[in-house]
Amino acid sequence: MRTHDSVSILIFNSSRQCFVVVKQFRPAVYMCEMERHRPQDFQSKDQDSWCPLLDPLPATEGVTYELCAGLVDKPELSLEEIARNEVLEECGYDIPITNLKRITSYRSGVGVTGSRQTLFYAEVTDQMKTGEGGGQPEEGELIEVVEVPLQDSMKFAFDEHFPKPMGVIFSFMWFQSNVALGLLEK
Ligand SMILES: Nc1nc(=O)c2ncn([C@@H]3O[C@H](COP(=O)(O)OP(=O)(O)O[C@H]4O[C@H](CO)[C@@H](O)[C@H](O)[C@H]4O)[C@@H](O)[C@H]3O)c2[nH]1
Ligand SMILES: [Mg+2]
Repeated sequence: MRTHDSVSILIFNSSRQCFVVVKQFRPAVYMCEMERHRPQDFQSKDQDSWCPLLDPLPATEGVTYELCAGLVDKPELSLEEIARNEVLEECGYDIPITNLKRITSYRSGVGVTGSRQTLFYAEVTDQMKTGEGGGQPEEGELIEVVEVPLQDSMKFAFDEHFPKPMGVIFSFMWFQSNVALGLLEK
């Protein structure tokens, strides 16, 4: 499969000492959960009338906690500009480009897709909050902004009851070893 590259942003609100992440419904995650809970419904998949959603699980089964992120689908914009727009659209913070620190990039998948994701760090304050975020409903996005207190963040990262992609865990750990120690020294 060919997919776009992407950017993701670890957002830390220094006014409230919390990470800002997004909660989103992901159809692929939902369908994996459907098959896990109702394997019998997926056995007749060769039939024309196959419909796995006759006895659906609640939509919350497909909701994950994620970093703010976006596809690199505008060739005229830099990765930083795309990241800045995503932070505003999804989380409601208007940040200057200079607030974005590039952490690293990696392959967001290696089995089915091979696209690259570039991870940024952005420290924000309450004063930078100009909107509610929430993404673009007209493009099918339904995003809830969630704050994870710094003091609970490692517990959150490894709590399997909160489904999440690995970028959340990696970036929270990156913060612990690169930023949190500095905060304590202030
Ligand atoms: N958000 C996020 N956090 C991670 O920690 C995280 N870790 C990996 N990824 C991967 O990054 C890619 C890009 O992320 P998004 O799906 O958030 O990209 P957007 O441009 O915001 O939105 C697009 O997808 C939406 C939903 O499908 C549509 O509604 C939009 O129309 C459409 O533009 C995806 O491949 C996702 O697998 C994360 N993505
Ligand atoms: Mg997104």
